[in-house]
Amino acid sequence: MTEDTDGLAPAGPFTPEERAAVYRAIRQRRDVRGQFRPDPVDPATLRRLLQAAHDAPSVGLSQPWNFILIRDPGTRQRLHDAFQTANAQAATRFPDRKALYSSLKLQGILEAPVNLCITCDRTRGGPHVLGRTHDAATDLYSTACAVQNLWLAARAEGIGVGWVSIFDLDDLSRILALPDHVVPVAYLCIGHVTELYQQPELQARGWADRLPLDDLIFQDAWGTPPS
Ligand SMILES: Cc1cc2c(cc1C)N(C[C@H](O)[C@H](O)[C@H](O)COP(=O)(O)O)c1[nH]c(=O)[nH]c(=O)c1N2
Repeated sequence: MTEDTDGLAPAGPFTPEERAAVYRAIRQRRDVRGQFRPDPVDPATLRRLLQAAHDAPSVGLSQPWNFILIRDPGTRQRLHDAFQTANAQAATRFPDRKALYSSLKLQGILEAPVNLCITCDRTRGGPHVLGRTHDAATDLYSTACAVQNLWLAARAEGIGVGWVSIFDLDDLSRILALPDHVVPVAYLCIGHVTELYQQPELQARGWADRLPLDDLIFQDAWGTPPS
């Protein structure tokens, strides 16, 4: 693709093959908990994943993210302990499905070769960020966009990603020494995988079903189906 002097480039569609690859990455991306292989992720590949995250859109181009790679085994163990405490609390919220909940593997903190926390600096860009004036949460949404970019790029690389949110956020912030103005958005376990579920694992295991898209589309106002 050639750029013109204004920095603009043609905006036509991708080739059919390129489009198919994009939709395939979206469709076949999975949350990975238990299938990580122990072999390391090549640093150049990891760098591409971080670049994909950094290429995400962000409110006012504020780029509020940081990427904390957790390599120290002691820190990993403390995070695993924090997960277990939080998970025991979470399990009590599903008394009717206790056995099923307990059978689910919901993290790969100790097995995954890469652990990555993507944070959001709530002060990035200063007190006034273009687009954030009326919705302070847009920095968090921006960071979630970075997570999804990384997740999709990882699928294309044959690398699995699992999002772990079963933490007391104070525990997570303390263990990672986050300053007060930085919040953890996503704790990710990352590594090579040989096989992936064809549908969400929670669906395969009977925890939840994917909702029909047509039930979610309204026209003009909440609750009105398209005519
Ligand atoms: C914000 C957020 C937080 C979490 C998740 C996802 C997201 C977006 N997911 C993964 C989640 O269960 C999964 O995405 C859905 O079940 C759909 O499956 P696929 O991602 O399509 O495989 C997730 N999975 C898990 O095993 N432990 C967890 O703590 C979390 N937390």
